[in-house]
Amino acid sequence: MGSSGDVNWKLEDHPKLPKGKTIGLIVLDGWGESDPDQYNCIHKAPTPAMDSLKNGRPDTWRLIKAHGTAVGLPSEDDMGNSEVGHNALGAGRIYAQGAKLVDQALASGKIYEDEGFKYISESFEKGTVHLIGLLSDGGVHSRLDQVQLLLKGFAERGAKRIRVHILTDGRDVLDGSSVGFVETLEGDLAALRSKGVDAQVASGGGRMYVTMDRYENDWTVVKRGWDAQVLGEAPHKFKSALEAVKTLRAEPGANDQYLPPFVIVDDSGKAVGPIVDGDAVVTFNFRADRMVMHAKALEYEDFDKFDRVRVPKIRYAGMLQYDGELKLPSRYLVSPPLIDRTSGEYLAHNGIRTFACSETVKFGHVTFFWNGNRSGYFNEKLEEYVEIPSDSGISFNVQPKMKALEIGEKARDAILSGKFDQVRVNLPNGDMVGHTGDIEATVVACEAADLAVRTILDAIEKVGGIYVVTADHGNAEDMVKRDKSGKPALDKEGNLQILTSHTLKPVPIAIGGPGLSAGVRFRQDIETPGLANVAATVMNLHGFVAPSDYETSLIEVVDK
Ligand SMILES: O=C(O)[C@@H](CO)OP(=O)(O)O
Ligand SMILES: [Mn+2]
Ligand SMILES: [Mn+2]
Repeated sequence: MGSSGDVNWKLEDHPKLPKGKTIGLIVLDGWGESDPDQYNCIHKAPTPAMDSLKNGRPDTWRLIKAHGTAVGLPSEDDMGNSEVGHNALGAGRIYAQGAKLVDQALASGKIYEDEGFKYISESFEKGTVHLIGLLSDGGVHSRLDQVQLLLKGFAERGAKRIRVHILTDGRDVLDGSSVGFVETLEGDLAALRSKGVDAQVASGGGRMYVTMDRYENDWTVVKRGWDAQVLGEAPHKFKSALEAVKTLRAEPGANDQYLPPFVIVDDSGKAVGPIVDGDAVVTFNFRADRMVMHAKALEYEDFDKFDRVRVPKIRYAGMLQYDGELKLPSRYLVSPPLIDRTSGEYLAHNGIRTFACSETVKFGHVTFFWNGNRSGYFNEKLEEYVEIPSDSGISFNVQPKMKALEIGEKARDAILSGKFDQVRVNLPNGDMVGHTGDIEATVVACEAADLAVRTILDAIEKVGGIYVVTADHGNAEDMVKRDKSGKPALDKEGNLQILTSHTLKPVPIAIGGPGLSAGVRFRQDIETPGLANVAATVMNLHGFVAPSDYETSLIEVVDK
């Protein structure tokens, strides 16, 4: 990482703002600003705490950008997501993110010149190359067009046998879209076969049930993927991926995010693509959080999270390196963004005592992502990170309140303890429940998050502190797909299309509390500010001037 010795970590004193105020920093996950209608769950939910920050307070409430180029994504059509959002919030600068770096490496061909590709391509002659990842064009964890280019590139460079292990999405894209993505992939694989490459899909399953768990919430999810991908074992067996997805989707209540694991078998019933000694494996997701557990299973010799049964000797590379601190995986096709000198690291060097908390499903967001994809503390004497265990094995519309109350109380206690200067939380409800597509449950989720906000604001009030309330991207504020004019878009049968994904909407930011100096207000002269402007703002509120290359602070101090 970039914590090089020659960095001057000392932050200058802010000329006007005092030090020593406790800051409550709240990130509402998946909480954007949109028109108030019946598909806006934040509007439908009673949210008195959030409303009180906005109404009648133009100087201390505003909107900021949370998607597209403002957070380092390739285009303005890219919705925001937690990784890029928290990276920007914590790092205070905009970095070209994984999606864009992979695009560039593919376009220039550099991806095939670097060590990672050379390493895996050693297996092309005698072994099979397996590609594992999320099959959609969501652009949050992976993108289908990148997979298509990789398949072509591998075949042109000598891959003789290719197996693809797919994870269906339905979370960053519409539920049901898996079928179309599989059709596209099957078309590409058929084209490769016509050129003499033995290429097919070998296994699959829904992303939330197979492989893509995160932050060690539920290892059985990773195990299901291992069994299908490596051992060639799954409860469902099909002759083709298209048949698999179509059949499994026809089950009552089926959903792309949660399709059960399946393997593709040949006429004799044998799995067509288990991973064996001498093979190469590429995980093609560029995003880190939901690949780290899987990468550990693929790479670590000592591994005790589940019984792997058989551990093939493979050449493994990630699309990116997913954890810079753990150097995991050790081989990768594209170098990840080098996010250095994050606000967390600066503040630790300047004596700021930080408490960070969320529940498991978002814990790494306010720690790992916030700190530039770095796990662990900068200074364990000054920092405390608390993870509240999430419910596991359920879809969050069943428990939409999640652990909001507990997070609120932990933050309250940390604020009242006087032991911390910054108390930072992520409240996951709007996002995690929004992803289920269950509108009623999402309304309950938003109310629960708002109650937690209230608890934290009350504690800040008691200690004379400052609050900063914002969000990482939209989700719960818009739950339907819309046409160009903004009206709900209906499918061919005339049904509403429920939007489970994030959105392109801006997010609110509010500052206030008894510790906020008179005369502090949001500047109006910054052109399209975004999440990356928050870090400098928070540094100011701690009484420091931000480093000069940080995106500018959102606030100014006028004489009162
Ligand atoms: O659940 C996730 O992995 C993503 C959506 O794919 O959501 P978020 O970016 O909010 O973590
Ligand atoms: Mn998020
Ligand atoms: Mn999300």
